[in-house]
Amino acid sequence: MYGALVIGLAASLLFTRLIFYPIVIYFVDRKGLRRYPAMSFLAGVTNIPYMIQSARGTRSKRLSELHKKQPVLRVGPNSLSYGDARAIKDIYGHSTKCIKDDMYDLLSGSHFNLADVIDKKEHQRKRKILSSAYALKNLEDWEFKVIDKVTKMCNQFDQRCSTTKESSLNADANVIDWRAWSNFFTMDAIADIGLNFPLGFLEQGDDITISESLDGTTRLVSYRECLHSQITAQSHLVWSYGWYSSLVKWSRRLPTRYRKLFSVGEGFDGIVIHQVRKRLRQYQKGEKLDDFFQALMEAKDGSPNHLPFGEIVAEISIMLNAGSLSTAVAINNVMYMLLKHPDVLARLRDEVDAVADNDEVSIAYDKVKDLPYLRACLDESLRILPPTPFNLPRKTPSEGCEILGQWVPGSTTVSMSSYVAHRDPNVFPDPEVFRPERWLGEAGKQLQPYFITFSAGARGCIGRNISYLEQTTIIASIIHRYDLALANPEAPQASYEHLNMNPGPLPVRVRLRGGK
Ligand code: HEM
Repeated sequence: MYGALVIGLAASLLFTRLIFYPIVIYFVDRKGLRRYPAMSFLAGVTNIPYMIQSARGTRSKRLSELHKKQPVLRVGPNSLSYGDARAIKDIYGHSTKCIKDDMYDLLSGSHFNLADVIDKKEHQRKRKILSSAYALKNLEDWEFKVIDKVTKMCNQFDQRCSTTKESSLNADANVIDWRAWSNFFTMDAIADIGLNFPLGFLEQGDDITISESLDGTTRLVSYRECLHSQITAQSHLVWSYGWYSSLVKWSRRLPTRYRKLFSVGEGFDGIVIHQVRKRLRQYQKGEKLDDFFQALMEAKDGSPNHLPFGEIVAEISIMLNAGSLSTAVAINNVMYMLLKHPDVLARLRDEVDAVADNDEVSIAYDKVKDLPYLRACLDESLRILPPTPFNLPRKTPSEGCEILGQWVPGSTTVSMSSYVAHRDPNVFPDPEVFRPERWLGEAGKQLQPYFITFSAGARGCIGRNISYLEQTTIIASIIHRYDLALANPEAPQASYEHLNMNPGPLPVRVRLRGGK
């Protein structure tokens, strides 16, 4: 009898918390958010529709469709999504009063890193320490590390593709998975820039590496599988906000898909721990190496930054994560776009050939960094297929603020997806057309404030210069050395959106260009 009473009480508590209370809040509408059209039936009452869209992996595409009709959409009980690119300044610009919303807190570990810290002062402190590590000047010092990875990738491609002039681009033996190789390239490059040892994936031809638990036990894992599993699980569940911690706890206990995803995802934390411990031992022995880790530990004048171990792990984790993932997607996508648009590829190749020697394998950054058409191709691909397309959520200040000339109440989540912003036809006419020319000259400069692939303002990407260094050198060098073609020209590039866009394999045929 007591059992039935307890079950009844628990059921009515759940009903009240999950259904009754949200409906009451919806109708009381203290913030006046009901005036905004909802993304779907129930989106004003619960975050579940947004979670479902996220789990489908097509969230930004769906929002882009909906925003064609509505500049502002209610995507959750306390959450607004914007579709008019003029809102960028209000939400993300340097003078915005908005801060990162609670999602970042939920995804942070024991210590905040530069990307998930919310508090403005704490962010400034971290950004000051890290800006010397990410500074443009360091790019010159680190260029040789990237060039080394380009050479390693070309060595692998040379072995895999036919060297005879007559060989055809139809030979199956010449097929490589461009998606995987671009990722091996970025993972090796960022580990070398950051920690002074490449992971060796370009030489191995796979991404198997050591993951170490806190007690020192080690095992072999796939870097990409671990990272993507972790982000996939987070990207489905985090939009439940207040329920997130409980959902993670329960999904780890019950035999759900998320149990597997989280457990595989832990392998990534172990990769970071292994790399940090290895590098820390070198540092403690007094070895001064030229890498990001050194800049993290000491200011330029040699004074120590006194970061706790947890904060070092957090910063190296975001560097290995953000530093490898999005750039690989960018390199994958631009190659796909070039192969789909042979006229663009031909024009780009002429531009690169004009500055590179015939037999140059890895083209020096200095030669290609200012090529306007190359940069236009990269930016057009980053516009049409931004690697980080999700609505980066920001919270309005407690007193509220104006967005698009309309007052939005305090502590409301506001956001805009770069995928959506880059399809605003008032800024980017024919938004679905891949047209690098739009970025050239004065007209191209006018587009920059609406280009938010790297976000904008004080929370904009600190690694974009490293990313352009990698994208520019690899694309210029590869198209200069090889003829390439899509192995399945009719197949669209499959992509699943978690927090990043995650394209599937991209089989590409490679052949040394005639006469080499
Ligand atoms: C094409 C490549 C890249 C894209 C599309 C990209 C995109 C972004 C975006 C959209 C943000 C804002 C995130 C938010 O507000 O939640 C961001 C921040 C950040 N990115 Fe990148 N990123 C790229 C490459 C890199 C690289 C190579 C690194 C490191 C080497 C890096 C490190 C970071 C860090 C540390 C932040 C946080 C900055 C802050 O809040 O002060 N990113 N990035």
